[in-house]
Amino acid sequence: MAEPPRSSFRGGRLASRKAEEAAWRRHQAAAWLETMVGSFGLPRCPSEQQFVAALRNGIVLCKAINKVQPGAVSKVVTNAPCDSQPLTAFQYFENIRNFLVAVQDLKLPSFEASDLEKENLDVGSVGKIVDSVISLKTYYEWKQGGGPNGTLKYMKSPLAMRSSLLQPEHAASGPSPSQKHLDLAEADAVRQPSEKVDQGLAEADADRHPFQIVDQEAVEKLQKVILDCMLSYKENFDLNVLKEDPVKLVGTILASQQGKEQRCNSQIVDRQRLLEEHETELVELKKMLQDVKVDLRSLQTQFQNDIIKLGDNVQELSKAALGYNQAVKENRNLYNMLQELRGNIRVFCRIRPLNLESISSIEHIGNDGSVMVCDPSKPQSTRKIFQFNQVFGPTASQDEVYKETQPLIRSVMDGYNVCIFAYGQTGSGKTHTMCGPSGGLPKDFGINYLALNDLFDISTSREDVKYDIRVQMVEIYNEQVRDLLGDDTSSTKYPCTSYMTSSNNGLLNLPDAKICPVQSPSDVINLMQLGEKHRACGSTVMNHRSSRSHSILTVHVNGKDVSGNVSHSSLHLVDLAGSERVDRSEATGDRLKEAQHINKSLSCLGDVINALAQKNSHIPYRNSKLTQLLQSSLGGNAKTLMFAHISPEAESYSETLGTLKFAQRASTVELGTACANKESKEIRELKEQVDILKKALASKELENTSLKLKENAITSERSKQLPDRTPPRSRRLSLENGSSGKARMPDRKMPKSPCLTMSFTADQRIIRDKECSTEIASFNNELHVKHHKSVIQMSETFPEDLIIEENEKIISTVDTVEFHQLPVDAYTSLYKQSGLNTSERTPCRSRNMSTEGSRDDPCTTAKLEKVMTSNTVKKGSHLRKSIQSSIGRLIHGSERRNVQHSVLGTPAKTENTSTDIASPVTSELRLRRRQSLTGLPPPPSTMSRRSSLGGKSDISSNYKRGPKTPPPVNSTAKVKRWL
Ligand SMILES: Nc1ncnc2c1ncn2[C@@H]1O[C@H](COP(=O)(O)OP(=O)(O)OP(=O)(O)O)[C@@H](O)[C@H]1O
Repeated sequence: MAEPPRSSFRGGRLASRKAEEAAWRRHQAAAWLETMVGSFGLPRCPSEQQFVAALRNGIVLCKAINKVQPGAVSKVVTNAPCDSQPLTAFQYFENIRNFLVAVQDLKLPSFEASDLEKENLDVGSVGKIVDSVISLKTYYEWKQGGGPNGTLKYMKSPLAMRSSLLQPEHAASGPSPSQKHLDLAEADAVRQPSEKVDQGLAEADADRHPFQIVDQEAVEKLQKVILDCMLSYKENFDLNVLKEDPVKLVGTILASQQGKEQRCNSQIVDRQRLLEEHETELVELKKMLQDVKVDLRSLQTQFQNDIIKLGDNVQELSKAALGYNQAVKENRNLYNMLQELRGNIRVFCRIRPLNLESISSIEHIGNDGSVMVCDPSKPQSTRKIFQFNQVFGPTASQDEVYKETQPLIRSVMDGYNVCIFAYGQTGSGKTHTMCGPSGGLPKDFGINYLALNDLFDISTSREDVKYDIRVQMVEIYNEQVRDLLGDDTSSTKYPCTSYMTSSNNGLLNLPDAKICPVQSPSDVINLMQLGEKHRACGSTVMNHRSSRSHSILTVHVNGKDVSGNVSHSSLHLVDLAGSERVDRSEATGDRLKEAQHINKSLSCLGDVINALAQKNSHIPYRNSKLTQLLQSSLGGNAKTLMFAHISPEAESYSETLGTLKFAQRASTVELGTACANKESKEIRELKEQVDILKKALASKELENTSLKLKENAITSERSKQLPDRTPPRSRRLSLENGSSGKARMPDRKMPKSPCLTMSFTADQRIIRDKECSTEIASFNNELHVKHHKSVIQMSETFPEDLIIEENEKIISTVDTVEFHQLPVDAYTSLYKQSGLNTSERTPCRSRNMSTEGSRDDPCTTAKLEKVMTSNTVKKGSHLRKSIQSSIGRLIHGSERRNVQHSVLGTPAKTENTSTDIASPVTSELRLRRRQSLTGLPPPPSTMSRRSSLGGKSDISSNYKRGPKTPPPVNSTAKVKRWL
């Protein structure tokens, strides 16, 4: 839309101002007329039509001029009365004519009579009427003000003048009479200003009438111009100034007015030019605006497209993120499964809240179980990242921690053995995690309570299984195992008189420690409180309530379902004492001693973890009570979880690093797949039957062997009686030579299984008697094979020191015996099936074994010294061999000469064999035999063999010892060589 030109805007503005001015003047005129003649029906601000219509009959005008100049219009034609005929326009015209004459007589501005009759009024004609009325008013006021002595205030709108000047059409129509007067006055003023003014003034003074001056109109016009100026500047100007030096004043005013006009004109020209420039700019800007609008529209479209694309991308991203999360979750599950299968020690890391006014050494805790640490004292040092199964930050609640632990604990109810232990420096929150803060609210209870509570929940929810839950609580204080649930409430601690023993499932039992059945969580709380009360605690600089012992809460769970299946499992919840730097904890006296014991046992734990992580053949479990106790959990078939606790303070950075490294190593330890301790009813019944059968067989075999023993005695007597005779070549020897084709082993260096070899070397010498019947020789030969088998079987299951002891007694005639072993794989398979722990399964790399046979000692070529020579022992050895061989024959059904071969070829059978040999019957026989030999009373069933003989009972040592050197593999020749 094209804008109207600037000039027309200006013209419009002037027109509006002019209209305003005209309206104002009309108002002035109407108001004055009303004051002169009274109200004649005009509104306060009349329009031109209203104004003209009101004056058209001339009555008001005539009345007004009569008031100003009485008698100026002698006869005024007034309105006809209501009942008479209305007057004609002509009659009223009389009034107008009379008025105009009177006005002209007064030398006042007048107008044309036709101006009042026009239907289409123009500004100029109405203006003339208004001017005439206002000049009459001015005249009247002048008169009222004292005539020639008063101040003439002849007000006329300057706009009326200016507008008439500005309006070309008005100019074209020719100036009004008053305008003409003004022009003339101007001309005269230019020509002879001073003369005319002087003359005018003189005349005015002469007859006291201002309008009789010749150039009165010119002066008037000047006055108007001046007033116009005054009005335009909105100044109140005193007209008296004009009287002082009118010509000069007028000249000055005109000159300034002219200058102003010129300036105005030049300004107008400038502005017009500026306006044109602006208009051009505006056009350009409009064009630009159009362009910008177009651009904007295209941008909007593009933006919308981009937003749509962005939305699509975000959707895709969120899908991808979902997928990623899913993948991470699956990854984690798979990783956990892998760990489960490998039986890795799971490691959770928990960070204690930071103490106030300390800087944290923890830089980042990842959702993926990673934690980044940095030494705050050396900010430039490299950051270290550790990865665990889970990391709990300082804000993690007890419930959150337990939630992650719950699945492990729940598996206890399915027959798995579980061990959870809390590790970390002193004051890092181990007791907080395991027990909760002392006197804390139920929501702060630790894993111990939550676990038992959970176990009760499960036991109640499984209606088809009846569970029996029992609890034991002990502590290891200064390398002593002490019962925390003992009845004695005195401050004295309760050392367990016997040591830890092995239960059927391979876990440790503490038979002397009180075992308390629990029925409800409240029972558990009571027991825990009792245990906590008895536990050794003390205040240190690092922790005002520091645990000075390792506490072990063991929960035994026995379940039996409706169909008779049973499960046995244990849950060990271990709160270790915290490692501490003695210089930092400032421990002295008892505290120092405690700290030393704590640090030593933790260092032993570290050694064990290191050895396990490196898959060493030797695992030093026996170096401390703690590692003995945790042996089954660290090296057995249990599920094990370690909580590594760290304090985030900068001062504890070195301890934190130590703990994290230790935990990282522990997480690499593989324990093998955990297995549940479950037995179906059928298996249990079959086992019971086997036990009964074994007992029956054992008693029968006892009779047989005593008979054979007698027979042997007779044979040996005979051999003594025939010393000079060349001994016939025994069948055994011929067998040995025939089968192997090699030279016989030297007498003093017997190969393979020590017991059988030694005993039979002795027998070889004995039976060189020619009188010895072939039957006896064959019996002995048979006995050898059986015995050899039984030795293998023993080596699978019997505690090592028992075997050593037996062997020691058997070795009577041979000075030095070299032990050999089975090949690695056969050995491993045998031990795997026997249910012993990993460390025990690991075969010795050397072919020889020390006499101790302990796993703690290196497997080197060992030489056994001759220990006993008495006939009693020899007989014992025979008795033992025959018992074992008979049991073996009865269990396996038939005799097999190449027993080693079958053992190695069919490990499943070996397992059965091992089970049988480890049966209580065999043990009972051995005990009975020993009793008969030593005259000692049998030990209590709960005690280990060593303890019964006066030594320290230490079942773990039995388990930890390396297996006896097994016989050679798959070699009939070698078997025969022993004979
Ligand atoms: N996660 C935690 N949230 C709140 N407070 C905690 C947390 N862990 C530990 N604490 C507080 O820190 C202090 C020391 O904790 P705690 O006694 O459990 O340490 P500890 O490792 O068992 O020490 P010690 O080995 O000396 O027995 C306690 O006051 C405990 O309440």
